[in-house]
Amino acid sequence: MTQGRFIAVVGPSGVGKDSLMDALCRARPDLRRVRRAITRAPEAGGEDYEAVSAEAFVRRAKAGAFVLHWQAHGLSYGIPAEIRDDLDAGRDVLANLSRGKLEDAAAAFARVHVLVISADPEVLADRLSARGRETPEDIAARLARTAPPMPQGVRVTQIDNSGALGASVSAALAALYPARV
Ligand SMILES: Nc1ncnc2c1ncn2[C@@H]1O[C@H](COP(=O)(O)OP(=O)(O)O)[C@@H](O)[C@H]1O
Ligand SMILES: O=P(O)(O)OC[C@H]1O[C@H](OP(=O)(O)OP(=O)(O)O)[C@H](O)[C@@H]1O
Repeated sequence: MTQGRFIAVVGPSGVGKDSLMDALCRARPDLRRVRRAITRAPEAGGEDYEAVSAEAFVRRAKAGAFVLHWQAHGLSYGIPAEIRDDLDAGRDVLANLSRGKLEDAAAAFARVHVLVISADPEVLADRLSARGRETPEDIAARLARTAPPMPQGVRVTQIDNSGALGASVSAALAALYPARV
């Protein structure tokens, strides 16, 4: 059985990762979207995540419950180890990942495809303000984050999401599912 692909969606805050992932899952119901564990209040909105306390997160991380985990924006994020079952069964898995964890993802999974999402800086700032989840200080800190270089051995597709989301979705689908001739 060929392993499923670990499809990592990365890029700065507000660039449209979750919007793109929503659309990809609608277009491809066979994709497994990772439900992350996050130490964020349950009512914060946005993606469907499992809200966990900081104490529970540490306990679970120590017990090996996460295949990848990291900290950003004062929060902890974890990807449940159960996704290995999907990958082993040949199913593709879609995850919103920190750019800083790509190296670990490349080491952890046999097949990794990275969708690197970008947008013009002023577009990013406008989208984050309109989303309304973060304070202006939080937004500035998110936009100041930088990314380490891309690891070797992973497939990479760059997508500029400054324009219409539909165009980005089409580009992602074309890269992930090239038409057979
Ligand atoms: N191509 C796009 N055009 C216009 N608005 C977009 C586009 N992509 C995303 N957005 C909006 O920008 C905001 C941030 O998008 P989101 O998907 O939450 O980004 P991320 O997950 O990368 O932080 C949301 O309000 C979303 O509706
Ligand atoms: O190391 P970085 O590549 O900067 O990424 C840091 C974190 O930011 C995003 O989180 P989250 O989904 O909470 O934020 P966002 O919706 O604002 O992107 C991303 O999914 C990572 O968890």
